Amino acid sequence: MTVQTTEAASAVVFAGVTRSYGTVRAVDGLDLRIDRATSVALLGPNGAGKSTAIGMLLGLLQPDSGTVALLGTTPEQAVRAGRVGAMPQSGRLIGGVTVRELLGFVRLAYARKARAVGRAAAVPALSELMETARITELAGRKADRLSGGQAQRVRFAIAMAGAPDLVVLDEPTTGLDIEARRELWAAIRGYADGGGTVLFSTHYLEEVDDHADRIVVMDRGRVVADGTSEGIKRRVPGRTVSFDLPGRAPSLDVLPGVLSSEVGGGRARLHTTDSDATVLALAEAGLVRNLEVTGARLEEAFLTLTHAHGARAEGGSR
Ligand SMILES: Nc1ncnc2c1ncn2[C@@H]1O[C@H](COP(=O)(O)OP(=O)(O)OP(=O)(O)O)[C@@H](O)[C@H]1O
Repeated sequence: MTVQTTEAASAVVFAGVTRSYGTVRAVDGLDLRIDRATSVALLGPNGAGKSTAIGMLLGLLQPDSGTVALLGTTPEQAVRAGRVGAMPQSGRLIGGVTVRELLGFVRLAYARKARAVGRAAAVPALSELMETARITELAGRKADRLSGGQAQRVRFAIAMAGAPDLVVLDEPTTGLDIEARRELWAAIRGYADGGGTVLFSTHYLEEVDDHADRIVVMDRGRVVADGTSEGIKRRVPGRTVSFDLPGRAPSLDVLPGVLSSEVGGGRARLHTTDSDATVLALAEAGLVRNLEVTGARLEEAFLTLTHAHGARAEGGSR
């Protein structure tokens, strides 16, 4: 594959990439460029083509047409040189060895690779690696006897072992409790803040708000939205007006601008296309206690932009 010089500045470039499985077109003319030192969330409903795109990015799958460039070279070369760290969604950690032994082994393998391509100096010391992944206190523990969150941080350390320029994290926090998610994100942020490039997928949209500089939403093999969280939310028309509603609910759906309403826990939430008119009518009715007007949440934007309407969206409320 010929890689253009302009592509060298980008971490990832998909150009007109298509990949089918039989008659299913999983990725359909994907064009996507990701700059270095950014943190990008890849979202999409089930079957949108995210895993297929990531598979091509990591050189595990070949496109039927189009090109994929990774760190200015081919995916295969970038991966072979240890410049990409990938964290699979699951997979058991090897048993019978300590975390230190496991990481030491992985680091050594990466150091050999790195020496072969003249970047041995980049490979971090074992202690530094464990510190980055926040697992120093786990060094002496058996790798197969860790909690889900601890094991995930060890997997992150494995992904970091070759001092990658890019890490690809496929649903890194699925199944972890809030504390474990926070710890893992602190580790990921440490890497990103040091100039690393992160591409991640997730089921938790609040993580996207907190940790992504940019969001790419895929649907049916294509990019359907691309921008900041704020920008994507703005694409969804309408606002939510909420206020305290003690007692019986009056008919809120007939208020000007209101598309739908829900009442629960002593509070009413109105989805409206004209928040000014709705608020005015509420004021006339004396319903303004703790009144708040907010834009669409990322989840609503996601549902509107993809074909996941009605179905449970990735990024639902689990
Ligand atoms: N090995 C395969 N054989 C046949 N079809 C496949 C294969 N892998 C994926 N597909 C199909 O390709 C499409 C895209 O799947 P892909 O796994 O890339 O989507 P995804 O966005 O990662 O979905 P999910 O969020 O469910 O993991 C889907 O229609 C899927 O059924």
